[in-house]
Amino acid sequence: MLGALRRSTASLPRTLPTSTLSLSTSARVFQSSVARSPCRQSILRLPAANRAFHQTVQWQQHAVPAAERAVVEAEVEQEVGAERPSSDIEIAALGPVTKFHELETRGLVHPNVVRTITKEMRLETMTEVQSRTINEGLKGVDVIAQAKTGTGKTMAFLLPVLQRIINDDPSLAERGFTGRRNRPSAADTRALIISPTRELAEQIAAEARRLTRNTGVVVQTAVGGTQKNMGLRMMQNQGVHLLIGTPGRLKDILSDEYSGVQAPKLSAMVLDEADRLLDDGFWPEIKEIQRYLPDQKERERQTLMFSATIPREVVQLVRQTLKPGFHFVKCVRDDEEPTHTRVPQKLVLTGGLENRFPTLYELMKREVEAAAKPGARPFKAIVYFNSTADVELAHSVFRSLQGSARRGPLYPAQIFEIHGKLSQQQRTRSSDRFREATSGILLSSDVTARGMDFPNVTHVIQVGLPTSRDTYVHRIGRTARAGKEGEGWLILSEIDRRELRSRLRDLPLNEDTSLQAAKVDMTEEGQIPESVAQILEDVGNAFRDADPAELANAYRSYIGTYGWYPDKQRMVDAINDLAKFGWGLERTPKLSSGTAHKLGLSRVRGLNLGSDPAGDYGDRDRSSDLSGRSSRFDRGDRGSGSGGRSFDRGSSGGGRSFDRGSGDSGRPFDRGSGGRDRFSKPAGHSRGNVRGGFSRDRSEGSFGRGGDRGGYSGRLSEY
Ligand SMILES: Nc1ncnc2c1ncn2[C@@H]1O[C@H](COP(=O)(O)OP(=O)(O)OP(=O)(O)O)[C@@H](O)[C@H]1O
Repeated sequence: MLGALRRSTASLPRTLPTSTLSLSTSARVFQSSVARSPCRQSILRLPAANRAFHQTVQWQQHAVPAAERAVVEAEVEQEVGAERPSSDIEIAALGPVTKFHELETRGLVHPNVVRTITKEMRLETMTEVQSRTINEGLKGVDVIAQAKTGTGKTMAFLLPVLQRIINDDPSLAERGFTGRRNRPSAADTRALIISPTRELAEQIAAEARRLTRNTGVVVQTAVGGTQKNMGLRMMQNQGVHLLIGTPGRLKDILSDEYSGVQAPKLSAMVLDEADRLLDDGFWPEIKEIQRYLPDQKERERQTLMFSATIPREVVQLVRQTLKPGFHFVKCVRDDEEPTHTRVPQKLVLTGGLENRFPTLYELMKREVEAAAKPGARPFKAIVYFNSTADVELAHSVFRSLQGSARRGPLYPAQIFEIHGKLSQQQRTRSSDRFREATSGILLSSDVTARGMDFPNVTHVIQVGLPTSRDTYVHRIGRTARAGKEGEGWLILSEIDRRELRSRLRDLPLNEDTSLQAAKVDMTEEGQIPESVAQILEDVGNAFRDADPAELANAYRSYIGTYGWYPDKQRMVDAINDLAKFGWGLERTPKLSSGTAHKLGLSRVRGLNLGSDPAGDYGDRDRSSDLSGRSSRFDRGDRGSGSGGRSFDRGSSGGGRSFDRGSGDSGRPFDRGSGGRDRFSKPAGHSRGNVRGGFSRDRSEGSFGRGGDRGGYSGRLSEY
């Protein structure tokens, strides 16, 4: 290797003093070409005269001041052409391949594979990340690639891995196997692909099976939540060349000496969603898996890592996992938004937490209506919540809102849920049905946030502050994939405001104030439009039907989710408002004293502390009949006349009353005995006691609130 090392500033942050660098001429040429490139590349394209040399880029992390600790620097290394593999010579001589069919004409990938891509999968032109990584991956070097969501990273790693398997054993390029000797075995795993979630592993496997269908390569999956023995039997009977799985199950299988699954000839390993796999949660398992793989000193192995987000914190681990001289294909510039510019991203700020579900419902109804117009795309949305308990509650509420009638208010959208508490079979069913649905709403935890490729998702709606900026980016990435359009919505409440700027910095969020349910102060009196009153009423009814255990779980999960909030009293007040004014609970669900202590809430007022939280789901009312039949909440039409009715969500006991009107012409609404069928739309409200109520304003045009809770007209540039 003739390694005349040169440095390029291409990857350096602007803050690093350039005076520390000495640039060679070729590096300067590269630097200016990088500046022009739409996708900043760390794979160098030298002038034509230099193309006889193989070019690699080594990324190193330098010790720099704290703020710049994880700075990555490019180093250019040139090698003598004579030592290059033929694929390298081909690429160096003709420039990078950008069309799939060229992989065949240049002899880089077996025709059986290329034809599957072009004829059966009907892919013609490579995406940016595909072109960069397939060209480099075929050379056999290690690659870490960062590119935006939905840009075809799966194919970008599957293709080099498959060709590598075929290079090692050319007989595998043909379908079927030739005689007993070549019969696939479970001990012949040639490549391993690791994914953080089961659904993603299955999705990658489905694409791998499509890609390999005209070859002899056998693809198997090993994911948690499925019967290990059944999976093992499949591997033992059919053999395995390409094994795709989640870390836990892969570790389980590889460490089990009786499983028969071995990988002595392993030549490739892929970490998809690499940053997630390298974080604290998965890294120990990844390390453990590597213990069961052949020593890299004895058997050459290529490692590929892919993600839409590669935070600097993980670069150190990347360096530990990849061979020196690895390529960093970075298709997202540091100063560029990590989301697609074609995705408008809207922020809705609601007053209280209790406004969120009504706001979400209003948004969905509106978008379903818009989708019914001629020429519009069917409404297909994924709604992300921050806890499983919230997903479960949302599922109950929206199923109830949809009702049993064939055409519910969200028709034709079907409602699905997916989260970690479901069995794997249920998860797979939800995911498959949503994938196939023309119009649907998938209520989801973060199990689908990364990598999932559901077709034609028009909306991604995030309810509550995502745990990190990267989580936001991956969630939003479920729409606008493969060049399509989509939109993102983020529904936050006032309590999220202080963290918004630091957690979601620099994102192109624009405040949207068109949803009226967001602004209604559900704890105060005020005039509200008829349509909004209807939304609140419908959602209130749906909460009344929810399983009390679900409400209690959701309550506790909110307390946990908002653990970051510094003003604990304010946090508990906000969550209690949600329970009382959003869900109609008079008494909040119990929280164990131990949990309260652990969360630093011992001195906080308003908690319903008890030693047995499981035994108390909180009261909707003074009555314990949560079905509403004998509840003291009465939303029913106790009278029969026309005009407004009052809307009383309880009025005594420890809870705040919430009387939505008892005005002159009104009749009381009571959540109990009336039952839903007796509950008709009031024309006007007047308030009852404590924190008042609100009344409907039939004018629809504007609505007043009993008290302005601050308003949210602030410019988003401040986030
Ligand atoms: N060259 C291509 N031309 C057109 N469509 C493509 C191409 N390559 C892949 N696709 C399609 O683009 C979609 C997204 O691909 P994929 O799921 O691999 O994206 P990704 O970059 O891995 O996304 P994420 O970051 O969310 O994991 C898939 O439906 C895939 O079939």
